[in-house]
Amino acid sequence: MGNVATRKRPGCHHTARSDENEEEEDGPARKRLRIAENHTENEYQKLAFKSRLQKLKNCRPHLKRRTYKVEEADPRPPLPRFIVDDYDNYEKPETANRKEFAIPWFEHLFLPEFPTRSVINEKSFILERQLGRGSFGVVYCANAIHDSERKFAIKMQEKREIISKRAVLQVKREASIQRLLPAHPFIARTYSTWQTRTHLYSLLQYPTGSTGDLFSIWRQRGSLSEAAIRLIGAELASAIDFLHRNDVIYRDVKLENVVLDQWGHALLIDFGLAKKLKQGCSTGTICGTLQYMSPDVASGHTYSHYVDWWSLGVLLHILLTGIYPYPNSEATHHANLKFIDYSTPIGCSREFANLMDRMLAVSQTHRLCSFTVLHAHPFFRSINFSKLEQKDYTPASEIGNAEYDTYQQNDETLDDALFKENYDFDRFDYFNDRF
Ligand SMILES: Nc1ncnc2c1ncn2[C@@H]1O[C@H](COP(=O)(O)OP(=O)(O)OP(=O)(O)O)[C@@H](O)[C@H]1O
Repeated sequence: MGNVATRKRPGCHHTARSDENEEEEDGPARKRLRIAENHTENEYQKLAFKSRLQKLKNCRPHLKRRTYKVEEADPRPPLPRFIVDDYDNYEKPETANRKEFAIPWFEHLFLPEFPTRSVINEKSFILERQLGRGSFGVVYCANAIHDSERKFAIKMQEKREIISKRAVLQVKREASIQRLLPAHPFIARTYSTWQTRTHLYSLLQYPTGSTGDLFSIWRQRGSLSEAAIRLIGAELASAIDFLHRNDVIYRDVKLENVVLDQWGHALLIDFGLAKKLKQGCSTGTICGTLQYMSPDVASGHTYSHYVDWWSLGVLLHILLTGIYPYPNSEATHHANLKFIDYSTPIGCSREFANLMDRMLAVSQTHRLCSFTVLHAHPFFRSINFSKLEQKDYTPASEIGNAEYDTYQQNDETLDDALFKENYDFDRFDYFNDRF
């Protein structure tokens, strides 16, 4: 038999092989190929495979051809469907051409804002004490296991509660807004979020040596001095302006959502009602805390970022006088809110009185609706906002030096409604983009 050049066929994994063997093994296939010469390489392989299989069956008839799926034998653990931490695109996940894996729906529901596998998790901390309670769970002060000096706030929310209150979109939005926000000295940072089968976790900035939230401080100490209010008000104004410049409307400025550190610096927490809203755009959801709600929100018409300045006005008014500017203690629904019977605070400086008149004016034409105007207002004239953001001032030294005594601070004069919690979210449509 003469030498025949061996041609290695593409896709064939055999290495050195004698021509005879090849002839013998693929004989029938070659014959058929000769008949139909325009067969493709692929068909050639198929025929060769069939012929080999036939031969095998002849010697071992009990063998049957088995289908083999690569996916079945893949030993790697399944990956989440969306790219974890891809917060920019979370609203339009790219699923096309991606393998879908079975993730329990109660985990999938909170992806990607709350990843299921996270390097930082609840085992990395020792819970120290409870800081407060929210609608869906508890907030704890915690120490990092590997750095006992560092304290954090850990918000632990129950998935069951969130789902039953139809607030899935709300908590996801809160997490994504907070995580995407650049750092600001007066806004609590969210360092990480993750989930277990039953709970959602958020690792938050804890104000050093925290003295609690502004509501508790105000209840303990009564009215603050104008100097303290000026500093705290300026810090909050800086935080609100920062949010607006980053296309976020906050919608829940109130005493309970401000915590103070040991130097009295404010830290804005709880982004539960915040929403991404481009400057110049408006939204229409009626939400917030009744007593802090601006007439624009309560009216049911569309509104924009400026409603946060109204709520800040209410907060500053309470800090000084201990009462709400508009007596709405009986209101249980936004439709019952009345914006009448406002009177300018007495016994305070003219600047503060004027600031209140401007921030709490029902007519938008007279109302202070921007940071630029607030910044230039005589009440804040002495504040250098660059220094303020460097934390050059110390509000703590001013807290407790109240000189405002027109209103006697006792439990009876405290407006009952101050103890009423968040507004009933009956008109929220969490699964609708309107929120
Ligand atoms: N970063 C923090 N540092 C210190 N205390 C905090 C922090 N975050 C929350 N708290 C405390 O926990 C309480 C509840 O927190 P938070 O308001 O964020 O929870 P929530 O579930 O969003 O509540 P809500 O029902 O008001 O939406 C706060 O009033 C505050 O006292």
